[in-house]
Amino acid sequence: MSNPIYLALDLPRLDAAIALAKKVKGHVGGLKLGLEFFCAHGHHGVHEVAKVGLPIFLDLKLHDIPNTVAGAMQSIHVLEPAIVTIHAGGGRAMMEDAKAAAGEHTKVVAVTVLTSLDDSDMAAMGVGGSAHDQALRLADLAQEAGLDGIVCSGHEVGAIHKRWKNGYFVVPGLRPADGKLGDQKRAVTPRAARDAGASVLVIGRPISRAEDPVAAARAIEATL
Ligand SMILES: O=c1ccn([C@@H]2O[C@H](COP(=O)(O)O)[C@@H](O)[C@H]2O)c(=O)[nH]1
Repeated sequence: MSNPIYLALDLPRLDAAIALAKKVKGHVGGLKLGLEFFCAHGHHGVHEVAKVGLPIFLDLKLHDIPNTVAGAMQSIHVLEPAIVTIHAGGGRAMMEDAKAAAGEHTKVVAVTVLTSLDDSDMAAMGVGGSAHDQALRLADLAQEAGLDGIVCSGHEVGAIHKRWKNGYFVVPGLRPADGKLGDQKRAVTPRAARDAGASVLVIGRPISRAEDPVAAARAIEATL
């Protein structure tokens, strides 16, 4: 089985991101480039990181009207990402148009409920029920829209997996048992997420901010 860990390269400097990717290359299965990276380095940065030789996950979390999101998907076609994120909250038509505009080899996955949100955030936003309920509702919508899968926390991936047998499930918000949560509110361990059915384990700060990133990546890999 291939390594399910995608390292989140949330670093402001391109040279530092590439150096980290090269260091941990043997212990991760792919590299995730998010908003911070893409806003700073754009297409050029993605091309440079792709030279490291691992699959690229563009975590852009696109969320706009269908026509605009489809246009953005077409604009990133040339980068040949393995995975791209959009927000399920953009609605069914937006998700359908995003998938139709994506490259043949790109998995389009929809963020359900960010792992930095919990039940009290749902109530504050006027969303009925728990974060778990909302994640399941949005996962159903993403499946109906014909997406490849969703992004959710390790708390709901098991329940979503039961309803969507061949879905592709990206799980961020992962922390080793003794890890610092930071802004993550629905965290689980990488092993728990994998056992519950995650296809991809997104891990950032537990590796990128570790004193020894290689040792941290190796230790996480050994738990899987
Ligand atoms: O719900 C979500 C969706 C995306 N993310 C992204 O994953 C990484 C997590 O980084 P850590 O440092 O391991 O917390 C980060 O790039 C987020 O943008 C998420 O955390 N939750």
